[in-house]
Parts: sequence; C-alpha cells; structure tokens
Amino acid sequence: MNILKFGGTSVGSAQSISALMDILKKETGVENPIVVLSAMGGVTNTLLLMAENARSGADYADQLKEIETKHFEVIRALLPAGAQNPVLTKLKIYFNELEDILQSVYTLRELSLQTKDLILSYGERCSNVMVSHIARQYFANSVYVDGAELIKTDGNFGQAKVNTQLTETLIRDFYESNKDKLLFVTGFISSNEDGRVTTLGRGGSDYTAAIWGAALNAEEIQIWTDVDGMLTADPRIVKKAFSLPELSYIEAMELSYFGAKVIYPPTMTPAFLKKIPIVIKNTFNVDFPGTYIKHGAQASSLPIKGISSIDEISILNLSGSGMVGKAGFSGRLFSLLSREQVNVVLITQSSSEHSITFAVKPTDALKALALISKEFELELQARKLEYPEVENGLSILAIVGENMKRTPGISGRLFSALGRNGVNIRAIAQGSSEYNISVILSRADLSKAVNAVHDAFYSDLKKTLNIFCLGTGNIGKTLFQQLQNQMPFLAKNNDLQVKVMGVSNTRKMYLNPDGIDLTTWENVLEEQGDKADLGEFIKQMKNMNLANCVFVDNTASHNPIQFYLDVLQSSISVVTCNKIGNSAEYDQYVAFKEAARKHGVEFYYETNVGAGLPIIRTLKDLMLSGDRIASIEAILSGTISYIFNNFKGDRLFHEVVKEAQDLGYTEPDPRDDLNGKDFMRKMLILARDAGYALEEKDVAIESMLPAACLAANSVADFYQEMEKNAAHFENLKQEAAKNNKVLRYIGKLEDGKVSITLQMVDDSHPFYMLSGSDNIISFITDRYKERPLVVKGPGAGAEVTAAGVFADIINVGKR
Ligand SMILES: NC(=O)C1=CN([C@@H]2O[C@H](COP(=O)(O)OP(=O)(O)OC[C@H]3O[C@@H](n4cnc5c(N)ncnc54)[C@H](O)[C@@H]3O)[C@@H](O)[C@H]2O)C=CC1
Ligand SMILES: N[C@@H](CC=O)C(=O)O
Ligand code: NA
Repeated sequence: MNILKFGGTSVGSAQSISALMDILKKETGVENPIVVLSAMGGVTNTLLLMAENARSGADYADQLKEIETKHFEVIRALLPAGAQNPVLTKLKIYFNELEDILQSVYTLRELSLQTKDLILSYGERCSNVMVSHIARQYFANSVYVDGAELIKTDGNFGQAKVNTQLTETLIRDFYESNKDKLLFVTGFISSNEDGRVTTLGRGGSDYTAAIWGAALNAEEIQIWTDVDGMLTADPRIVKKAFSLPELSYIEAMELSYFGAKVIYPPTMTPAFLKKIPIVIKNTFNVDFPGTYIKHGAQASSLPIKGISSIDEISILNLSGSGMVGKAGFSGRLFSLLSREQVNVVLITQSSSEHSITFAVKPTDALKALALISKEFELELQARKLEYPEVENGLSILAIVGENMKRTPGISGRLFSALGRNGVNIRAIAQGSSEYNISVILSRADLSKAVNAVHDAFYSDLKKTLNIFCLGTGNIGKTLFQQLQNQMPFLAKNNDLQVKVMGVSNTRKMYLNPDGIDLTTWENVLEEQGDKADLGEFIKQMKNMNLANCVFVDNTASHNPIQFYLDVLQSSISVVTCNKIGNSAEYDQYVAFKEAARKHGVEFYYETNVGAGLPIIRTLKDLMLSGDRIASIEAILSGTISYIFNNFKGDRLFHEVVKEAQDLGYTEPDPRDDLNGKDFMRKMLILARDAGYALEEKDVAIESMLPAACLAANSVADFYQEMEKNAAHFENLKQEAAKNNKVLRYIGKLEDGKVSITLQMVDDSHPFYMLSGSDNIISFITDRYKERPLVVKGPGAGAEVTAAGVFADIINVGKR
C-alpha cells in the first residue's frame, strides 16, 4: 500500500484537483492508497494573517470571505449542482466556527499558540472535506478522516512532538476497520492528550504522510508537489538546475534542511527507520519519474548532489582571551541557546580557540545577544570576552552529497568558483560527516554564488556566459548576428551558452535578467529600452550580480573606459575592441591588467590590433614563454592598406577613402585612420605588451596627409580637403609607380622606439604583396631571428572584427 501526499498547489485549483483525480485513478487498484492532503495553496498563510489581524484589532472579514470563495468556486466547478449542497453546508459550518474563534481573538486581543494551531487546522480540514466529496464521483468509498485524532503529540503547540507508539497503534486500528475505503487524511494537524489540536510545524503534511507510512509499513510514500522532484539547486536561482533521480535519506535531509523546500526534513526519520522509499513527484508532469529517496541509493557520478541555501541568516562572533583553554565554554554557550530555543544553524571555531562564530535566524539574533550578555556578564565586564556583535544581511550556501567523502578537491572547487566570481566568504563549516560544506556569504552575492558553484560542479553541463554589450553599430550588430548563428553549435559542441543580458548604444539601453532574444533585440531595445545612461547601465549590471559575467565594449567612445576598473574590480571580465583604453596613459593600461589579475577575471582586447588576426595572443604567448621581442615591423591600418591597394589608374584618392569607409574598414571617424592615430594606438599597445612603458608622445608619426586635410574640422570637410588636394596623392602614386614601387604605411618598434612612416617599397620587400584590407606583422625575437614570425590577413571589417570579439568572449568562457 502506498501513501500519496498532495501539497498546497496540487489542491490549489479546480484544474489541479482534476489532475489529482487522474493520478488517483491510476493508483487505486486491489489496494487503495491513503491520501494525505495539505490546505489549498495560500490558505495557511491567509489563516495566519487573519489570526494576526484579529489579535491586533484589524479587519479579517475580507480574508475569510476570500478563503470561502476559493473553496466554493472549486466545488461549483467540479461537482454537479445536485451534489454540491452537503459539502457547501459542511464547509459553511467550518467557516462559521472559524469566524467565532477569530471573533474571540479579536475581542481579547490575544492569540495563544494553542488558538493559532486551532485556526490553522481549518485549512487542512476544509481541503480534505472538499476533495473527498469531489472524489466520490469516481470512488464511491471516499471518506474524510480527521488526522488530528489519530496523531497524538505533546502540548508543544506549533511544533508538537509525536507520541510514536500511541499514534502508530491508533492509525493501525483505524486502518484495520477502514481498509476497504479510500481515505483522505488531513495533513499537518494532530492533537495532544487533552484532545486539543496541535500542529507538526510548517510543511508538516509531509510528516503526516511519513507517520502513516511508517505505522502501516507502506511500500512507498509519494510526495506530490509542483516541481520535478529534488533539484540540484533552487530553480528560481539556477535556471539550469536539474532533477536528481536518487538520493540517500541523509542527502535529502541535508538538502531540505537548508532551503530546498521540497520536503519537510522530519519526514525523513520515520521513513528512514522503516526503510520506506520516499518518491517526490510532480502533479503537473505526471510522467516524469521524479526523485527517489531510499536506502542504498545508487552512487552517482556527480561529485555533489546539490546546492542548498538559507536566504537570511545572522552571525554572532564571540571572541576573547577568556575562552582559550576553557573547557566547557562552548558547552555553556550552546546549552544556553538550546535551553532558550535559539536554533543554531552553523558553528565554526578557530583552532586557537580564540573565537567562536555561530549563525542563527535573524529573528533569533537579538535574543541570542541578550542571552549571551546576561550569561557572560562577568567575563564581558572583565574584558575577557569582547562584546559580541550581530552581523546581518548574510546567507548560507551549502554543497551536499555523500560522494564528497571519497573525493578530494571538492572544497577547492567550491572556493575557487566563489573566489573567481568575487564572492567573499565570511565563515566556513564542514561537518565531520563530510556530507555538507557550508559557507556564509553576503546575501547580495547569494544568487551569483549558487550559479557559479552549480557551474563549477556540473561543468559537464552547459556553462552560461552572461554578457552586457555597449555599442550596436557596425561591430556590435555583426557580433549579435554571429552569436545568434553560432549558439546551437556552441551548445552542442562546447556546452556553452552565451546570453546577452544587457545592451546599450548612445540613445537607449535595455537589460533583462532573463536574457535578450537575439532575433528581436533591435525592436526590443527601441521599444522597451530606457534612455541610455552608462553609469546606470553599469550599476544595473553589477546589481544583477551574475556569475560568469562579461562586459563587452564595442564602441569607439572615451566614456566606457572610465568604468573598466570598477567593472573588473566587481569580478566582471572585460572584452573590448575599443582601443582608447589601452592606448591612453600607460598607468591606466597597467591598472586594467592588475585589476583583472587581482580579481581573477579576464581583460581581452585581441581586436585592438589587426581586428580578428591573432596578434595580441601571439605576442602574449611569446612573452609568456620567455621570448624577447627584438623588433616589430607592421602594417596595421586596414583602411590605409585598402586605400593603397586600390588607389590605382585614374581613381581619385578621396573616392577610395569613401569606399573603405563604406566597406566598414574605417573608424567611425575616418580621420582617425588617415591621420595615423589609429595606427599609433595599435603600435603603442603592441609596444606595451612587448614590455615597453611608452606613452603616445613617444610614437613618431610621419603624416601622409597634407596640412589642410589634417586641419579639417568635420568629416565632410575632410573629404572636401582630400578632393582639393588630389594632386598631392596623385604625385605620391606616380612617384611610386615610376620606380616600380608601392606605397606602404609602416610601423616599427625597434630598441624601444616606435615610429610610423610612409614608405615606397619594391618587390624585394616582404610587405610589397598585399591586397584588400590586409594587415601584416613581422616579429623578430630571440627565437625567431633568422626568419621572422609573420601574421598576415584582412585586418579590418565588421565580420573579422566581430569574430575576434566573439573569440575573446568564448575564451573567457573557457577559463
Ligand atoms: N571596423 C573595424 O574593422 C574595426 C573596429 N574596431 C573598433 O570597433 C569599435 C566600434 O566600431 P564600429 O562598430 O565601426 O562603430 P560604430 O560607430 O558603427 O558603432 C559604435 C556604437 O557605439 C555606441 N556608443 C558610443 N558611445 C557609447 C556609449 N557611451 N555608451 C553606449 N554606446 C555607445 C554607438 O551608439 C554605436 O552604436 C571602435 O572602437 C573601433 O575602433 C576594432 C577593430 C576593427
Ligand atoms: N579602422 C581600423 C580597423 C581596425 O582596427 C583599420 O582601418 O585598421
Ligand atoms: Na587581433
């Protein structure tokens, strides 16, 4: 025989009760199951609220009406008109009783725990009366059972302790004479010796099911809820949390003790003692196998079973010389707290015995403080103890699993995942059972931490990168297109998901914690976006506090640069194609790198030089492996390269410049290319990466433009001036052609000096043969000195640049 317990959501509406009936049709056969029901979803909370309202003299009539309507609507929806009256009458009697009790509370302005239990009991009574009547349409032998009469407890109202022996006898006797019926038993409620209603603690309906299961040696106890069993983490926090097929009782206990509200922890004990499996199933996804909690649960390959957490916790720290070597000190402390019903959630003690830190619920913190101040008054006065302080705003995160016992490196993985994501740990505890490692951290970091730890332990599963992008121009737009096309491949082959969580241009910004759909981002940004505000964008990004976060700068603007440090210091990686940051003051360039290193995140800027060509990476690898750069010679302006490769025959110079601009090779302002500034930035970044602390003024630039072009104060002006100075460019071209040479704008780093010069080279020069927007770079190093290491290829354009940014993002994910 099975026990089937249905929680609040499973009896919460006409629809879910119909689903419940379908489940019962499958489960009834030779032997009837025993059905245990909670109150309708939300009703217990409303009852509590009404009780509190009555006590404080506030109105509760509307809430009473609300509960009544909730039940009556279900009855009208699920029972034919002729069958409604008896059950409506029965419920009406309950509601009248409830009203009388609330009236007394209201009059006396007094609410004892005993009265509270009585008020709460109506939730389960009403739902069971209602559902057992509805069930009669399909199961003629359905009966309502007041479970309070059969579960006997002490008088600890609100959290009563069960008299197991007496209870089991009562249940067995009752069952013997009612075997042929389909029993609907009220969960959660019980009664004391005097027959007063007591309750088994919030979530106690699970416990009722386990008590009945143990008394009757059930085959299994099924807990029907609204999730697919026990998950690896709270799915509201971790989108990728998944359901666990099997758990041991201890694992389930550890997981549910901390946060995972799927099952009420005391439920485990009766089931564990009688070795009865508990199955957690989803009423709304009946075919899903759910989670089995049982003896000899199969060892799984997962290093940990799950991550659970307590949202709000406070800690108290007790320290002082008076504690050192004092036997019985902690005994005194903790028996005091236990005597006064302060539940201690976690304890850590330093090996010097100089301090004890313990965690309690925030509602208990001040009480604990007061108790300690009184108990240790003398020690505090004599300064042998420091006056303890309460620290609030904290959470506990715990990883749980029996496999931890046999696997070294688990805590390393936990702490490095937290460290990499900038999560500061306030205290740590590992039970000697090694089933659980708990850490205390700031509440603001909890969601990020749980996600980071989930990724770290289930890394064979998909890892998510959360990206926030500035710039929706040439490069930004192309990047989104590439991301969208490549997403399925990455998910399939690299277990990586890249989610765009925020986007901004100069006009609008849009952030969405669920991610932004890349098929509609342009419309969404336009229609749902707020007015752009870079500071606000960064603030909201930081507030989301996501794990594996990347800030992507696809602008050509100075404004984002001032935020890089703050972003890196917030443990968010930066990927940028914007060269302004790295080519401004040397100290700033160094500060970015140091911040990234210190905070364990990445600062990637491959596209700062040669767009997607692997130049920065190559140089970095040379340096890391101990090579030394003797000299660099390079063509690094894709725009100028394109111009010289296409400025032929009778073509006009300014027309070719326009063509380069239309092809997306130039900077947003093409003057930055032609005046050598863009090239200068690239050379400066290369020189710095090669180990030289140079500034902009150290780069000698030979201009290829006549003074009037350089002086143009708008892009339109600039084109006009180039047109007016056509003869200057024509002369350059003809002179080169006359000598069988080509024009090349070449950068050089040698002996720590950087120059950029306009040259005419013949076919003996390695830079002679270039086409399109080609860049070329030749490194002479200690190891590559006979023949240089050369990288060559298209060095400008939206596709190759966006691809370089994309690769940088993926490389953050690989770490
Ligand atoms: N075109 C190319 O081949 C290469 C370009 N790059 C770099 O790519 C970057 C972007 O170039 P394009 O896409 O061509 O420029 P673009 O002018 O087409 O787009 C720039 C975008 O940045 C946005 N923006 C500017 N300031 C902003 C701010 N403060 N906050 C938010 N958004 C802001 C603009 O609204 C625009 O959407 C530049 O830094 C460029 O140097 C790097 C390598 C190669
Ligand atoms: N405008 C740049 C693009 C790459 O950085 C160029 O022309 O090289
Ligand atoms: Na590059």
